[in-house]
Amino acid sequence: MALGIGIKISHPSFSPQFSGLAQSCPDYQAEISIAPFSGDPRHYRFSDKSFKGVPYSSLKTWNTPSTSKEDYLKSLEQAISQIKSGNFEKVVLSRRKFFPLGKESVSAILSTTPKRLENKFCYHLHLLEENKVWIGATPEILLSKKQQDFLTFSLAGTALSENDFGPKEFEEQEFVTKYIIDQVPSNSIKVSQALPTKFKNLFHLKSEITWHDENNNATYYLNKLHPTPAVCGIPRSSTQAFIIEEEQVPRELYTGYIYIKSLEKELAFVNLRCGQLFNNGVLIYAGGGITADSNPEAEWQETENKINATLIDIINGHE
Ligand SMILES: C=C(O[C@@H]1C=C(C(=O)O)C=C[C@H]1O)C(=O)O
Repeated sequence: MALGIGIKISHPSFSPQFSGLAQSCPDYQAEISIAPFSGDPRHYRFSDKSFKGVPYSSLKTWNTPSTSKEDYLKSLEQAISQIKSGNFEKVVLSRRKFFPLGKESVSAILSTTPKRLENKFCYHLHLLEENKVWIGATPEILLSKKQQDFLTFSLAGTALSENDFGPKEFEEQEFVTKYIIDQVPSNSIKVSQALPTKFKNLFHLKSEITWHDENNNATYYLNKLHPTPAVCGIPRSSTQAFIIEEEQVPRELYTGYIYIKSLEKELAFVNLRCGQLFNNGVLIYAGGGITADSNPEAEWQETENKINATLIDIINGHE
């Protein structure tokens, strides 16, 4: 089989819903690019604008345990001690949790289309040669480009109510905003005030950052921005190395990005609130930003909340 992907998408920019098969292509021809957390993006071009889904029989079985609370808390302590020693300012640590599902539920997810959920980018992605299926509903825009106008989100800090944001959350979101501003040397940059924004049952602090650039394309900014401190840390390269070492099992596409070129615009989403589907269940990933003021127990609970929100979107978000 040629190198390729099958993808089904639901998002207001891809109306009403969209599915297709795409083949590997050189980057300058790409209509879709998929980047892992760490490593180079892969580029694809549509070959067929219809993709029904994958057969249940092609999926592998998951048989590795979820991240234990003990291991996650230990990693959080390591991260906090690196921050207190002055090596990092912020780092995002993640974990994985497996939810068993019966054959009917897995088959139903595979054969349906993701529902449109608010402004989230809802997708199924089948990596054909690896026989891996990723599924998610992410609220986070990494880059939007319409003509020469660009937009990105600085999205970080999590709470269950809009009144629960304190200095820790504002600080962790501010790290992301500062990093983005450093990557975008443009006189036209505009940064909106950080405000609590509701994404179903969770609130995040969000600023929208916009700029105009006649000279650079989306690829240029994707390379500069990814991975932002919303999913990695500051400084970028040493926190990325720390994450790879501490988390032990690669994140693969979690906290990577999915870029799609439509007729009117180019859009890239951070691949969050997602999971990998197996023939016996779904493996969900979630993380949170750690700063000097992090409380490990609260960080664990934050990832529980994100995992539960993702599970609801994945299980109910089909039609
Ligand atoms: C890393 C995740 O989310 C990111 C981290 C956040 C945080 O640290 O509060 C909030 C939103 C996202 O930018 C995730 O959902 O797994």
